[in-house]
Amino acid sequence: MSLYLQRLEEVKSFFDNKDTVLGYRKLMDCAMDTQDMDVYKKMIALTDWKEQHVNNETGLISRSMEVLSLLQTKKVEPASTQGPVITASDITKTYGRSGFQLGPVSIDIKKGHIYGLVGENGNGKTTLLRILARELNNTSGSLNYVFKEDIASDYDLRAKLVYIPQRTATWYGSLKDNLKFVLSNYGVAPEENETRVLMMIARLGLWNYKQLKWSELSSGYKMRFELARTLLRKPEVMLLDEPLANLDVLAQQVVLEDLKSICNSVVNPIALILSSQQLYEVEKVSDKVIYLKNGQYTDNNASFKGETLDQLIIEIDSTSDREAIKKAFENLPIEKLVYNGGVYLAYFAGDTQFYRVLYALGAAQIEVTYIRNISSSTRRFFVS
Ligand SMILES: Nc1ncnc2c1ncn2[C@@H]1O[C@H](COP(=O)(O)OP(=O)(O)OP(=O)(O)O)[C@@H](O)[C@H]1O
Repeated sequence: MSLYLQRLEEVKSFFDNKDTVLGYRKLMDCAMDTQDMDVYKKMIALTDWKEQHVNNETGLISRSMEVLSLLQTKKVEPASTQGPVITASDITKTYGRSGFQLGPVSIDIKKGHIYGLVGENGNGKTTLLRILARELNNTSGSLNYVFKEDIASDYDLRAKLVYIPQRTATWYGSLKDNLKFVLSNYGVAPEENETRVLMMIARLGLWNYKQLKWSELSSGYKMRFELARTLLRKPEVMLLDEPLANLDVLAQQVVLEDLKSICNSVVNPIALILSSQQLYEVEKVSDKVIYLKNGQYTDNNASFKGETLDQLIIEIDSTSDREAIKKAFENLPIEKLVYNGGVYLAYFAGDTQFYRVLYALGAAQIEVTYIRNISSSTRRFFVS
């Protein structure tokens, strides 16, 4: 079965399970993959209907199924995601004034993949993003880009390789007019322009905001607008600096899921690199996590600061005291129990199973408010 047909099956299963919100977003992704303006128009009309009948889930499901049947008649050829779009080899950057040094960083960036760039403040995340985006020159090392088509001008490059900074510029006029302006710059005819823009507005959850101005949008919606503007130009690489910074926890998850889904497009897969302080949320969606500390880079799968990878590391928030927790673990191969001010970190020999830790805590009736296995999370670098 083709990748596109698999995606349609997934959409059906979301609707079958009444997971309508997510199903609808995935339906829009499949519709966008057709690049067919008639399909777009059907999806736009359905979105308009949906916004006017917010409580009619049954009606939405049956109408979505009609669009799904139409999508099943379309043929969508997958784009190749073989080979990296960026190859960075031993990239370094030294700032004369502050003396900060980044790297060396070597990494292959592939389309359809999400890369989470994490690290404490001032560790070089923005610097690395700007180097990869060709906004800043590296001091040494090499960068190689392989785009779908040859890049003729700097304007072309800026469409394919997009960097969205933390703070974006003010714009004037309505959200929709600003998006239409993007496509008119590419000479897209008025009717198609309107259709493509409305489809993008629908996909990014901006339907009820399309007539609003910059000053009338919250920071989260400004970010969504920037994403819409960028996506209309069919980028191959998107570099986002702290896109989650102004979003509440729920909105962070929605934006990340949307980004993941959009970047996994069958016809236009995108390589996405995003920096964030929201470690847990980013790790959940990333294919690879890049952790920077004092400009030094480590792959999450590699060991760091001499740690051994064959350890079970558990983060525990508990109101019980250290002696009680220690006693609970007396029959387990615990190596150390550290209190870092907020939480306990328990390090066990690598062959210890997490369920045994849970069992020991339960048997000793330890009060646990939070527990997480961080053995393979970059969280272990932050808390230690
Ligand atoms: N133009 C510059 N000249 C000199 N030093 C700089 C310059 N830009 C950044 N730095 C220094 O480089 C280091 C890394 O900065 P960078 O902004 O890349 O970090 P970051 O991880 O993105 O930080 P944050 O999470 O706070 O945004 C910092 O110590 C900063 O002071």
